[in-house]
Amino acid sequence: MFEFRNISVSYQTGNPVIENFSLSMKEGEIVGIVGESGSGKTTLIHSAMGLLSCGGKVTNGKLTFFGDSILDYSDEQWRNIRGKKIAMIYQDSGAMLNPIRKIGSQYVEFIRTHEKISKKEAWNKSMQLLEDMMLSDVDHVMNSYPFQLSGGMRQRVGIAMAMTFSPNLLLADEPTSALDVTTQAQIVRQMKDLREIYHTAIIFVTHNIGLASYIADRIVVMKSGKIVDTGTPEELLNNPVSEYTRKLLDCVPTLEGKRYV
Ligand SMILES: Nc1ncnc2c1ncn2[C@@H]1O[C@H](COP(=O)(O)OP(=O)(O)OP(=O)(O)O)[C@@H](O)[C@H]1O
Repeated sequence: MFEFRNISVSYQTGNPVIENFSLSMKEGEIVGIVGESGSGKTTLIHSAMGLLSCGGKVTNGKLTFFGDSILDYSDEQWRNIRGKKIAMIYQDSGAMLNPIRKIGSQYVEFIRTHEKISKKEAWNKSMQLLEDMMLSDVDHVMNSYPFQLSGGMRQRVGIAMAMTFSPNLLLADEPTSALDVTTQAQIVRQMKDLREIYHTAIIFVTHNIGLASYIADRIVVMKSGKIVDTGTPEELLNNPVSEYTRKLLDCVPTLEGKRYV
C-alpha cells in the first residue's frame, strides 16, 4: 500500500539524515518507528507526507502509494491525498486548532474544504467521529474553544479530524507523549480500535519501545537515520539483533525476569 524504497533524505546542511531506508506497509498494519532523538523519525514521516521543511529533499530512492510514485506528484495531486488518504497527527494536535474559534465550526470547515456536503451533514459527521474517539458529551466539545478542553480531549479531537476521511495511512508523530500515562493508555487503545473500524495503516513514531510493542504489529528501530533492527514486538523483545535495541529494552521495567511493556 505505501512503500519507502531505499530512500535517503538530506537537508540543505549536507549529510543524509536518513540513509537507504526501506519499509513496505500493508493495509491496516501498525508499524512502530522507535529511536532516540535525532534518529530521523520525524523526517521520515514528513517525507511520506511531502512536507519536508527547510530544503529537506529525498535524494535517493522511491516513495510509492498504491504503486504511484508520490515524489513526482504535483501540488494539486498532493492536495488530493494529504489529509484525506494520508493524514497526520502530532504530539499536540490541538495546537493546530485555531484558539479563537469553536471546535465545531473548525471541524465543519475542515470537512467542507475536502467534501461537498451541507453544514448540517458536516456537523453530524464531526459528532460521529468525536464519538468514535470516545469523547463524551460531544455537543459540549463542538461548542467549546480549544482552551476549554483538556490536553487529552484536544488530542482526541485531532485524531478524530485526521480520521475523518478514513485515510489509508495515518502518520502519528509521538501522539501520546505529551499526555499523562492513563490518558496515553486510553488513546493508544482507541487508536488500535480505529484501525479495526477504518482499516487504516498507522506509522506510530515514539521514543518508547514499550509503547511501540503494545500498539504495533511490527517495529522498526532507527539510529542515526538507519534501520538497526526490525521485527514483530515479540521478536524484538526476545531476540534483538542490535546492541542499541538491547539498550532501549533495558529501559523497560522488568519484574521477576518478565518485561512489562
Ligand atoms: N529542518 C532541518 N534542517 C536541518 N536539519 C534538520 C532539520 N530537521 C531535522 N534535521 C536534522 O535531521 C536529523 C533527524 O531529525 P528528526 O527530527 O527527523 O529526528 P527525530 O528522530 O524525529 O527526533 P525527535 O525524536 O527529537 O523528534 C537530526 O540530526 C536533525 O538535526
